[in-house]
Amino acid sequence: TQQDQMLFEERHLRYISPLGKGNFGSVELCRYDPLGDNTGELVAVKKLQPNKQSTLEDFKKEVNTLSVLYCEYIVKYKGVCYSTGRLTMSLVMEYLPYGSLIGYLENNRHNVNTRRMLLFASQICKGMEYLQSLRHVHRDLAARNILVASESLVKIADFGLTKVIPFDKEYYRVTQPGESPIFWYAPESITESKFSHKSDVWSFGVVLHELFSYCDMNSNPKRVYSLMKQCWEYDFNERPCFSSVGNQIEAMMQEERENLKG
Ligand SMILES: CC(C)(Nc1nc(-c2c[nH]c3ncc(Cl)cc23)ncc1F)C(=O)NCC(F)(F)F
Repeated sequence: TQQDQMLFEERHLRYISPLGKGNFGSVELCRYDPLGDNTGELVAVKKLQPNKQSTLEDFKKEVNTLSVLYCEYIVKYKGVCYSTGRLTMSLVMEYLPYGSLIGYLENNRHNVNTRRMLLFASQICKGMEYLQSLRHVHRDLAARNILVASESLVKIADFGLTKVIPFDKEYYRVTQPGESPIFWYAPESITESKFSHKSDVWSFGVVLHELFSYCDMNSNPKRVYSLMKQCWEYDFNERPCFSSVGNQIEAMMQEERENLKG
């Protein structure tokens, strides 16, 4: 809804600490504190770092992309902050205290179990189904780009590379190949710079592997590995769509619940 897209005044945005470097910019933890009494809310502020690849135009596209995404499994956009003199702008997002999924997996092994991993996988899949419904291709789906909102909720973030597929095509061909590590890239993205919902499905398979590589393999449904292999079909037409992936994950969650009942 229009009214909750706020304009943040730079003078009230108090820098606290760095969060990390993403596509096209660095993200900082700040407190938006207009009353000046430290009661303001914590926010994640992505500052544009104009360099050879990224321009203000790219950044505005990222802001526009994120500002119209309303999904509980996608990091919330809160607004923008124009610097004095409007030379640059910052993207203000909700701050999720548990941090990135990859960090969470590494630091919370005791909390990592099949049931929770299947829940996270189903949430990421729902977020991707939402993106697909808007013809958006994320292009950088990886555990490092997923945020943990709580012990039972994860959200997709970092939409710096997201593209919208034209209505008359099934894929988006990128002109300037990005710098993303190719380990998450589908073959056609590497060989032909082609990105589609099916290349996002390939990357989702890699995220499944990231999620389940922290679990003890013997307790995992064998079907998880079978689902990964479906996502890694060389021919993108052979790969399942996100709704089919979602159904298979729901089935595994049901199986897991029955197993727990004994
Ligand atoms: C570049 C940045 C900052 N990296 C990190 N963010 C956060 C982090 C922790 N809490 C956050 N709340 C909101 C946001 Cl946008 C990021 C964080 N924590 C660790 C990071 F390395 C990021 O944006 N990563 C993509 C994401 F993880 F968000 F998918």
